[in-house]
Order: sequence, then C-alpha cells, then structure tokens
Amino acid sequence: MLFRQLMKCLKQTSFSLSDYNTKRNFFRAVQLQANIPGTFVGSLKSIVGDANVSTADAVRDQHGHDESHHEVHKPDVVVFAESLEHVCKVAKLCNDNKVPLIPFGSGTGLEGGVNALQGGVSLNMSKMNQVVKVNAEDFDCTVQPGVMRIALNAYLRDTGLWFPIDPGADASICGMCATSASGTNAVRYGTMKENVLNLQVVLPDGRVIETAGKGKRSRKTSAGYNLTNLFVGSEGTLGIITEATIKLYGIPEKTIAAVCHFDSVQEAVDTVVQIMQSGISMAKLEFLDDKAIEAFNKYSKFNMKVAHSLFLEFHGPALGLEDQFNTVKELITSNNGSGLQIATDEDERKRLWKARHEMIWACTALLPGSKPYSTDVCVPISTLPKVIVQTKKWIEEANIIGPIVGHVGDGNFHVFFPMMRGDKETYEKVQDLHFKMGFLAMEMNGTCTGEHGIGMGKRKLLEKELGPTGIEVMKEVKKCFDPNGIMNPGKVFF
Ligand SMILES: Cc1cc2c(cc1C)N(C[C@H](O)[C@H](O)[C@H](O)COP(=O)(O)OP(=O)(O)OC[C@H]1O[C@@H](n3cnc4c(N)ncnc43)[C@H](O)[C@@H]1O)c1[nH]c(=O)[nH]c(=O)c1N2
Ligand SMILES: O=C(O)C(=O)Cc1ccccc1
Ligand SMILES: [Mn+2]
Repeated sequence: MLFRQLMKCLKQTSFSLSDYNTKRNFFRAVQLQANIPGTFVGSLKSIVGDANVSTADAVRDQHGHDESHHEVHKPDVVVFAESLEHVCKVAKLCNDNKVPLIPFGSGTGLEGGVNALQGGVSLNMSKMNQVVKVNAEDFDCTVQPGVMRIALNAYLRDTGLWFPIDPGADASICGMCATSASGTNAVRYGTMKENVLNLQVVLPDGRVIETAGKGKRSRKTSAGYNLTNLFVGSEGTLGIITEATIKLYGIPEKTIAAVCHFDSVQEAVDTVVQIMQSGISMAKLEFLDDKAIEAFNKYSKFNMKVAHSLFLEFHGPALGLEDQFNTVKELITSNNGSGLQIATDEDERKRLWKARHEMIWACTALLPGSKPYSTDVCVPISTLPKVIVQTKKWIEEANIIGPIVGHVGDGNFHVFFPMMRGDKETYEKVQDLHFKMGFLAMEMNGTCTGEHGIGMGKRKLLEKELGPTGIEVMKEVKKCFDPNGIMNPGKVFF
C-alpha cells in the first residue's frame, strides 16, 4: 500500500510547492514502522493484558474509519487502555519503535481523524470512562477520556448542571476536545475552545502534563503559554488526552424553541444577521434550506413546510425571555418570514432537535448506501448571506444533491453531499465545490472548518488558509511535542 502511494507520488510530473512539501514529508513518514512485528504485539500485551489487544480484522476495520466518506485505513493493532499508566507505557513503546499511534475516542468524527493512514496502533480510550470529580459549586468537572457526552449529562442531572456543547453525535468528551467540537449550542455557550479549563495529556515519550498546571481549574489564567488550547483541536497529532476539566452551566429555567420559513435563502440569512446584530442571546440559531427540510420531513416523519427555514431556541430566566422572543418575531416578519411555530412543550422540543441532529442520516438516506461528504465553512456573520446564497447557486449549477444545514448564528454551515464510494464523477464535482466553498470562505476572512477539523479531508485547504509560513510554524510545534512523528501521522498536514 505504502509502496503504491510512493510510486503514485513519483509518477506525477508537475507539482506546486505544497505538493513538494507533501512528497518530502511523505518520505519522512515512510520511516515509521508500518507492519508491526509479532514481538511488538507481545510487548503491548504485556503492558495492557492479552484481552486489551486485538489484531482481529473486524476490530481493526471498526477502528480504521469514522462516520465520513473517507477511505478506510485499518490500524495493525487495536489497544484498549484502562489506565493512565497503560497510556504512558503504550505511547513510550510506540515512540521507541517509531510506530504510528492514533487515539480513538468514539469514531464519530467527520474528517477521517481516526483512519490509520500508515497503520500502527489505534488506542481506544473507551474503557477509561469515569467522571473523576464534579465541583458543582464552581460549575466544573473532570472526566476521563472515555466519558461520553450524553452519559455525562445524565450523571449531572441531579446537580442542576449540564455540559451544553452538543455536536449532535454522542461523542467522547476528550474526542470533542481533540476536534474542538461545537454544534447547535455554541452560539450561546461557545465551542470546546471556550469550555476547557485544563487537560491531562500523555506525550509520545510517556511524560504526563497538565496543560494549566496540576489540578488547576480557575476560570482565568495568564500563566504562560495557553497549552490547553493548543491541545484543543490538535486531533490526536500532539499527544493523548487522558483527562479533561470542563465548564458546566445551570440548566436554564425556561426554554422556548421555534421554527419559521422563508421564500428565499437571502431573506432567511438576512434575518440571522439582524438577530445577531441586535445582541439577543440566542441559544440555538439554525438554518435548513428547502432540500434539507425535504430530507428532514422524510426521515423524521415531520410535515414541515418545504421552504428555507430557521430553527431557533432561547434559554434563560422566564423574566425577559418573551421580550427577546418578540423582538426576534418582529425581525422574522420584517424579512417576510412566515409560519412561526413555537414548541414550548418539552417532548415536542426534544423531537425537533433530535431530528435536527439526525440530519446527517436524513441526508444519507437520500442516496441509500452512501457515505457523507460534509463541508464546514465558517465566516464573519455579516458575510454569511453572500456565502450561503453563492453556495446554493453553485450546488444548483452542478446539479447534485447538496442540502444545506448550518449553525448560522455563528456564521457556520455545512453542505451535505451523499457519496457512493467509487462514484468518481460525483466525487470530482463535490471536491470542486468543496474547494470553491473553502476559498470563498477564506476570501471573506473565514475558515474552511468551523468545527469538524482538518483530519485527512481538509489538509490542502489548511495550506491555503495558513500559508506556507503558518504551516511551517505549526509543523515546528508538532515536532517539539512529537519529534518522531508517531502521533496520528498524515492528519492536519500531509
Ligand atoms: C451525526 C453526527 C453529527 C455531528 C458530528 C458527527 C456525527 C456522526 N460531528 C463530529 C463529531 O461528533 C466530533 O468531531 C466529535 O468531537 C468526535 O468525537 P469522538 O470521540 O467520536 O472522536 P473520534 O474518535 O472520532 O476522534 C476524532 C479525532 O480526535 C482524536 N482523539 C480522539 N480522542 C482523543 C484523545 N483522548 N486524545 C487525543 N486525541 C483524541 C482522534 O485521533 C481523531 O483525530 C459534529 N461535530 C461538531 O463539532 N458539530 C456538529 O454539529 C457535529 N455533528
Ligand atoms: O448536523 C451537523 O451540524 C453536522 O455537523 C453534521 C452534518 C454535516 C453536514 C450535513 C449534515 C450534518
Ligand atoms: Mn455541525
């Protein structure tokens, strides 16, 4: 496999500077051990026990992909860690033997983050699943890497607190740290970047650090470099996150959810800009275009008007919440929005958001057997109407399936392209659109990824976004933490 890739690189006759870097780094990466010897597997077993090491095809296969369309790349072996000591020893063993090491949270990523591009060890963190401590009076808690978002909120329920960052999928909290996840509630509560206070991290050589200092969990710090936010979004390329201390919030006293519809994309997104510019603190502000609503109705058995729509939610003390809602209502009306419907009943609200979170499956169902290819641009809010309107035009011109959904309150949206593996013609069209969207977002001073990360799918776009010096500096940072390049090789950069 590696040989075939190498020959493909060599056969290309012309290439740009970034291609040159790709090839240069490819040569460096080849020096990592690909197919690991039996003695190495034996050493892994002596660290974590026989039952926690698997070379079975089905297990390797399950760890060689996430929920995206990206090609499956199996690791050579899967290791289940049960303790910090396991993680330290496995990391050191991989580092000493120059074997790739890929942390595995729950595999819900959308950019091929866990795919083992060069084989090696997939380190599954799901058995380290304890809530270490809840400091209810300080609104924070510390969790092990295998703690899942929904389980954490169930655990917290009696305290009246919750962790609101919600990517829709039931992901591991540390996987969410690693991708800097966000989702529907970010417009009110921020992303993982704003909600992590400290991380315990195992470095490839087996050393352990706490990014904010041992046991620290203050709301503010100006003590030295921000190592915490270096690891948030690092996608398993710098070290293994073994504990996260995160912020919690009081469960809101009152919640109002609503939907409304528009005849044009422009009017819907203009409304979003005006709501955000009016300073109203929205908890959720989501856009679904007509094609997304069609998929939504069909998959989740709703009967919503097929039109460009906004889904909204307000959180707060009962006092004042209705005033905010009324101001938003006026903005909707002044932009020709219609059919405003409120869901105050909890069951109805839950049904609405569950269906919104299942949009990825609703869109997949448009082309049975397909895998999702999703885009994820994020732009300054004032430029959002221009970017969404242009994107919709491109999708129509390309004549392909591409529903649009977005966390538009943050200027973030996705086009979902259902892809059949092996359908080259659609793949090329989709890639072209993906690049066009990424470039347009950058031109508007935005980014190619608001929340899904770079993984293996957006490496080229990252080069454009940061420029050669930016990439060079990021690679130097990586080298400082991971001099042998064992941590999730081939992700974020080529
Ligand atoms: C239906 C649906 C809907 C959405 C999404 C997915 C799906 C399936 N996502 C994407 C996804 O939920 C998000 O990327 C999660 O943060 C991934 O968490 P996992 O635990 O699954 O990490 P997963 O196992 O997929 O790993 C992701 C990356 O993190 C690394 N990693 C995992 N655990 C680590 C650890 N302990 N230490 C170091 N590195 C680690 C991996 O190596 C990999 O590079 C999303 N996201 C979003 O932000 N907003 C959204 O709206 C959605 N929506
Ligand atoms: O639902 C979301 O917000 C996601 O991030 C996943 C996704 C991506 C692309 C289209 C539909 C859903
Ligand atoms: Mn999203």
